Amino acid sequence: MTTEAPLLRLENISKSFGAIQALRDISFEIGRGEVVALLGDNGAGKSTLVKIISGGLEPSSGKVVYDGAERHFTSPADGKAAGIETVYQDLSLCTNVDVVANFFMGREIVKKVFGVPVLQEKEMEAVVAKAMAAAGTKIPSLRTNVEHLSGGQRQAIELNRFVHWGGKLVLLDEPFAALGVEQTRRGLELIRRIADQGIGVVFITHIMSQAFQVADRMVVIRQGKVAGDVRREETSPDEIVHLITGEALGGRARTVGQENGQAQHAG
Ligand SMILES: Nc1ncnc2c1ncn2[C@@H]1O[C@H](COP(=O)(O)OP(=O)(O)OP(=O)(O)O)[C@@H](O)[C@H]1O
Repeated sequence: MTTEAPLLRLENISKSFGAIQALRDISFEIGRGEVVALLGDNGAGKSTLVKIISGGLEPSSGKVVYDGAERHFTSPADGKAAGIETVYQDLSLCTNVDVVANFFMGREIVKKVFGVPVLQEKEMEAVVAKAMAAAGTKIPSLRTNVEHLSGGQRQAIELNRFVHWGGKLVLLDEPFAALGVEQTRRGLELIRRIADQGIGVVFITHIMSQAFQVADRMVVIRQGKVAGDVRREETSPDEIVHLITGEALGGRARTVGQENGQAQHAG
């Protein structure tokens, strides 16, 4: 991480759905090249928070400062244009066309030959091959239709495409829920590689070992509030469990607020 301004800063974000207050005064930062695991029980508010970051939902109050300026995204397209995207396992890929076509969807390289636009297939394939190799992603043939690829391969294509087209902050909501052990391991490695290129990564997970394998920091949301914001090397699975549940941990559980002297009960 560098000393420059964080990639994203959330300041006192709150979100209500009618009488339900899903988020209350959420503040934290995500640095460039930082992997932040977002943890919390069912209904804690994680998905709502990720949607606010991506532009899928507008906060009821609070401030989103991204890449040096306050932002008011009103749709995921706004977030995407700014380089923020939620990557799903395969929802944004077209399964009936090949990897190259998916990578370039809407951005194809076309040259006019005798006045007729011609797709530059070889050139596009070379670009995709280079991007995949840089990320260590191996796909047997880039000319394979996506429908024949595994969930892990599809996810890697989406992530590599995101990075290639200038993405800066990627959001992953339970990215490995449908993947096997080996694919998950590769997915975690890919997250690290992406972050090492300066991209911010936020990923929601219920699986503690995944958070400890790849996250630089863990932000725990409990009942719509930040219950803890801890660096991986300064915490433990026990502490995270207690931050998630709010049960006392013999004085070991630190909650946000205690660090600057404010007493705050974990519960
Ligand atoms: N569109 C909505 N309308 C009304 N209430 C909502 C809406 N979206 C979320 N909520 C409520 O906001 C709270 C937070 O939900 P959210 O889905 O963000 O939690 P979560 O931490 O992602 O949970 P999970 O791990 O189960 O996905 C819950 O009480 C949920 O019922």
